Amino acid sequence: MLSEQSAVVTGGAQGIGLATSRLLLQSGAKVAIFDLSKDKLSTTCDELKREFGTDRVLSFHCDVTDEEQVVKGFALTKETFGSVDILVNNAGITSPKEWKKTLLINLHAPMFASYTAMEYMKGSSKAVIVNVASMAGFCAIPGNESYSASKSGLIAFTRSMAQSTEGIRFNCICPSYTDTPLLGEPGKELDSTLSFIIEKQGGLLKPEQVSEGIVRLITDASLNGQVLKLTPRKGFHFEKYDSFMESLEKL
Ligand SMILES: NC(=O)C1=CN([C@@H]2O[C@H](COP(=O)(O)OP(=O)(O)OC[C@H]3O[C@@H](n4cnc5c(N)ncnc54)[C@H](O)[C@@H]3O)[C@@H](O)[C@H]2O)C=CC1
Ligand SMILES: CC/C=C\CC(=O)/C=C/C=C\C=C\C=C\[C@@H](O)[C@@H](O)C/C=C\CCC(=O)O
Repeated sequence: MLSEQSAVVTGGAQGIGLATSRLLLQSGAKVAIFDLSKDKLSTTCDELKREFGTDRVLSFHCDVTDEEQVVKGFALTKETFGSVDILVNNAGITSPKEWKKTLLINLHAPMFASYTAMEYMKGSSKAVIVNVASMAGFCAIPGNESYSASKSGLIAFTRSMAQSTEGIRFNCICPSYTDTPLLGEPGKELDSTLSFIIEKQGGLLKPEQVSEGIVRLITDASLNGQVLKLTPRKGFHFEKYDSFMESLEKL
């Protein structure tokens, strides 16, 4: 389905990014993983190379907020795989006390990576960028304003770019709480507030469910500017928006 296509997945060493990288590889794509964690990146890429072949996996250690490194990563991906067709802006953190860092990683970095990718996607007939936002972009989390703001911002960025960019599709996915190390150290009991919240939302999503949505946003060429929500109770459902002109008429 995605053979001859090459993807960059940021934060692909674990969690949703790893599930997405694996599904892209299973779908025939070549995948470059950009990640900050040297150890996890190396373990994950070694495993994926064993599973899918050394020529289909590229490991790139970088901080997505470091613009010079990100440009190098895209250049290396193009040199290694011959093209850059797909970008999944997935790397993200939640850190209520570090609000500037949260905005840098969750919003500034996906914007910079998108603008950079667009340069490398020239000539690709299948170019698509998927941003991993969150239901937190809709349901503002009390006490975690930088995270919620970063994800609302990412949704708006995606929709805006989709309307103004010719030849590259932009979509985003908004999962609710998902079972990944972002929620806390694997194997350790979740804190009581988080457990309560997760019970309220109807349990945890699995990263593989999220990656299924991401790959759908990539492979369905009719989808552009779409915001795909995913929750345990409602499953996949698209947020419905008026066009910009329709919105103006309602102001
Ligand atoms: N787990 C959840 O409940 C949900 C997560 N999301 C979003 O999904 C995305 C992935 O999250 P998870 O897989 O849950 O997180 P995770 O913490 O399991 O994985 C994130 C990956 O990003 C990497 N990373 C973090 N900062 C980086 C940086 N500056 N440069 C490069 N790589 C960096 C980490 O090393 C890690 O491998 C994030 O954007 C998150 O906000 C959205 C909704 C729910
Ligand atoms: C509706 C939100 C949907 C998705 C959430 C999301 O994208 C990712 C969340 C990731 C991690 C959350 C970690 C929370 C850790 C704990 O500290 C919690 O106990 C904090 C919970 C709520 C904060 C409320 C408050 O501080 O008052």
